[in-house]
Amino acid sequence: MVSELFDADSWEPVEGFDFRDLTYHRATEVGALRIAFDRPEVRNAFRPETVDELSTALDHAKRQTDVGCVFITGNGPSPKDGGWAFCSGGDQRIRGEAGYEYEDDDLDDDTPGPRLHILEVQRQIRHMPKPVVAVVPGWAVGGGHSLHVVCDMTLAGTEAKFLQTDPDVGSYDAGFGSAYLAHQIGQKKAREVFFLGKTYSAEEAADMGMVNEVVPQAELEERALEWAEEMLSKSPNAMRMLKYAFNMDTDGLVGQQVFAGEATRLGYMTDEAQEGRDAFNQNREPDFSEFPYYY
Ligand SMILES: CC(C)(COP(=O)(O)OP(=O)(O)OC[C@H]1O[C@@H](n2cnc3c(N)ncnc32)[C@H](O)[C@@H]1OP(=O)(O)O)[C@@H](O)C(=O)NCCC(=O)NCCSC(=O)CCC(=O)c1ccccc1C(=O)O
Repeated sequence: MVSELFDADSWEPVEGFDFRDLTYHRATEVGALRIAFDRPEVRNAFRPETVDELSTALDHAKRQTDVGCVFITGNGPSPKDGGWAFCSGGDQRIRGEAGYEYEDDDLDDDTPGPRLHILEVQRQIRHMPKPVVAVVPGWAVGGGHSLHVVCDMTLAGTEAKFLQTDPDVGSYDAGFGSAYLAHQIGQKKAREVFFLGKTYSAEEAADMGMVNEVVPQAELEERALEWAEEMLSKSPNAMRMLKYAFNMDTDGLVGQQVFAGEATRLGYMTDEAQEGRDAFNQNREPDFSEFPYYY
């Protein structure tokens, strides 16, 4: 069993991956991918190997031109106590002096030192050219909370709980996890999330503006697929440009660069831009006279 909330008829495994800490599936009826943390016994905490796998899956997801949305979720429940989690952040048991450490038995000359590369994954989510949805069945805590914050939308089951423990364990996501959260729920509330470390129910998180919708726990993944169908019915170019437009003001010049790159791609697709290319390749002056100055 992948997860108690997982409908095996709606998904098939993505071939070519042998993940240890994740499961990775493609929907059978709609162009959606499901990436799930698969360490329910530790509330889906991530270790460096988990983050490597997540990064690999997200990179693959980005390249699937027939896929219009990506879900990140957590499998469950815990076989130990029945608890549910989206993700409880960095695995504190293998945290070293300068980051999270690979298991000893993985160590060889090529094994990098301690990592904090969940932040690279956050950027992958941010730059994914299609919506990434956090599908939250339980705890979203610490770096797991930050992951749901950086996702484009959050769908929560009634058992979802949201909590920031970063300062309890001497960590601080001073980027998207905090500053971008403040864009979502306002400065006072975002500071409360970190400074008071309260636990918020799914409904409270929705009222605060960091969860889009709360659904009965048993319907969580079914509802996610309904979202996928809705999103896949829309124009891929429009969805991508809108995502990057939403990102742009909070991503600064990098946001402008990403949006501009996509604008350039659309420009390249025009006869006008192709006339410029053809003229160069044919060693002649370009003739743009037939192309209007749109207003
Ligand atoms: C998640 C809890 C609130 C759940 O509480 P509860 O339901 O009562 O269950 P427990 O009995 O506590 O837990 C069950 C079981 O799981 C183990 N466990 C849970 N979380 C972790 C974890 N993060 N690491 C390791 N193990 C975990 C727990 O020990 C139990 O094990 P048993 O053997 O069964 O006893 C609660 O568990 C909790 O508060 N967990 C800790 C949450 C936490 O503090 N997470 C780390 C925050 S810091 C972080 O994530 C940094 C991430 C990062 O890399 C980063 C780096 C640089 C900048 C930014 C970031 C960033 O934040 O992204």
